[in-house]
Amino acid sequence: MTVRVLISDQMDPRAAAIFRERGIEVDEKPGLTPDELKAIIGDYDGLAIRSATKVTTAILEAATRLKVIGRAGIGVDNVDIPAATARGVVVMNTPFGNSITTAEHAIALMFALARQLPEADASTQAGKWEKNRFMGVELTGKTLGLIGAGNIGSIVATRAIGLKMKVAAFDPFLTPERAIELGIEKVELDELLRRADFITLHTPLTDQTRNILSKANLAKTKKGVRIVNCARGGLIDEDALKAALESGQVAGAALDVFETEPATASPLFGTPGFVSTPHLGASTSEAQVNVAIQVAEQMSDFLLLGGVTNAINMPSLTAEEAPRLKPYMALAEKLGKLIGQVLGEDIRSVSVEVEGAAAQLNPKPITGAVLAGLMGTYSQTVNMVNAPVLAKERGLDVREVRHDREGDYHTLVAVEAGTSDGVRRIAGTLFGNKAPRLVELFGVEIEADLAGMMIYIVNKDMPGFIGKLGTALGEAGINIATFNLGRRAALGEAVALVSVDGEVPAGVVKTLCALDGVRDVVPLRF
Ligand SMILES: NC(=O)C1=CN([C@@H]2O[C@H](COP(=O)(O)OP(=O)(O)OC[C@H]3O[C@@H](n4cnc5c(N)ncnc54)[C@H](O)[C@@H]3O)[C@@H](O)[C@H]2O)C=CC1
Ligand SMILES: O=C(O)C(=O)COP(=O)(O)O
Repeated sequence: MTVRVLISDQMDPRAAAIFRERGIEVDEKPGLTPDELKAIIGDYDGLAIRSATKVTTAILEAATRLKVIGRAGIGVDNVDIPAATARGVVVMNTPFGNSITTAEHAIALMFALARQLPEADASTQAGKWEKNRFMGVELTGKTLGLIGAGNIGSIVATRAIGLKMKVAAFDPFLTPERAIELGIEKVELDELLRRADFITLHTPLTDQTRNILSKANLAKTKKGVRIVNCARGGLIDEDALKAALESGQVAGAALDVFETEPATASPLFGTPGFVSTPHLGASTSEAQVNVAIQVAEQMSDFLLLGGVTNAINMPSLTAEEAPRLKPYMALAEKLGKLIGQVLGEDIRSVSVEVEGAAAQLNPKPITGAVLAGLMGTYSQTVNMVNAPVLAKERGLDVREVRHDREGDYHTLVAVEAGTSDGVRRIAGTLFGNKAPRLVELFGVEIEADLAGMMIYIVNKDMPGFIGKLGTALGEAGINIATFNLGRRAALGEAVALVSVDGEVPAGVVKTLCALDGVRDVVPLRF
């Protein structure tokens, strides 16, 4: 089937060109209303966006074919990530492509405030030549308070140090070593507010950062502070900021981002000392080329090869790793399906163990595939993206174990499930490095290709049983494709995995259960 991507925001044409070069059909429709987007999103496997498209639950519900959302930029607050994850849609961004550009915009706004450039420009072009009205301040020697010292904050810090500013940063996740490396001082928020001549914000909008410059915190700032927000609206209380500008507590404020966007009206407009730009932080030709190329490459790698880069809701998997991992993920998913269908609700913990060649690979996708298979027992819409979340919701304790030991197989993936009956283990290998095969089933050596419709039967090993089983299936009109047997000991407990050509109705399961010596019968679907 043709792979189709929709670009729903203004994006450099290189993104569309890359999709086309890689054989993906692409439509460019920036500026759709939510209803228009909802009406067509069902036709697409991928959605490439910037900040204008809001990917809400309603959009995701209509996105029946969607596999990936690619954000050509950093912030993904316009995407309902939990809803996307729940529907198994990967969300990826381009975390570095526009950082320099955005840091430069923050520095530009800092200069704009220091020298009142927008007001001076407007006055001069109005023919006023007000040379004595616009007295500025120098940046040299001033203290810049950074709230958030991640990618963009760090770049702002290095530029500010180049401008001979002192930099103090509040960021709970900034390590002392990184602060030394950057040549900045790590401080608490109150100290930053007390000491900073300029404050710039560079955090995402979270429950912790929302309103971080609240009315109370603005009151703690050094009188005459100048504030720049190029990160996200909602970090500053806009009403309190207006009051602080009017009282002179804040000498200047420059906002590139607003609580409500597009911000076509704001109480801040017209306030003396207020400067604004319409979310232009990432808007340079360089940054837009970077993010467009990156998002298109990442989305194409995912849609065509299964490679996962910069995903917010899934572990990474390079496009080079993906083909090597593919047969392992198929094996892992089959093992997950088998153990989930046989043990069902009784599973409390899962340990995914790899040895031999499998131990040399990235274990996350293998575990993800086991969970996808296992959780698929409970829900039809499970995949690698939402399976770990669903497993967590069900309270499953998940572990990964990598063994260095040499085993009987050149490569092995085992799944151990903790149940009320103790730990139950199954394992599989790859024949010829590509064909998944079950090799161990609850302590019994057995070899089976887990595919199509199967029946799992546990019985007492005794002469004539297989004949009776074959007759019962034959009488029910069920054709046997393959028969895989194993047993713990002669005349002990035996296990059969029977591959059949059609559905196994409940009535047939009941008939099989009634056969002499049968202990368990579970119809399986792979
Ligand atoms: N105006 C624009 O056009 C653009 C805005 N942005 C925005 O800039 C922001 C920063 O982006 P990056 O630096 O790339 O992100 P990042 O993830 O590299 O850095 C964010 C930093 O914030 C810190 N942080 C998190 N919670 C915090 C808290 N409660 N208090 C203080 N610090 C906290 C983190 O530890 C991290 O170091 C994002 O919100 C992003 O969406 C990014 C690009 C363009
Ligand atoms: O990358 C980000 O976080 C941005 O805010 C940039 O937004 P934009 O792509 O310019 O709409």
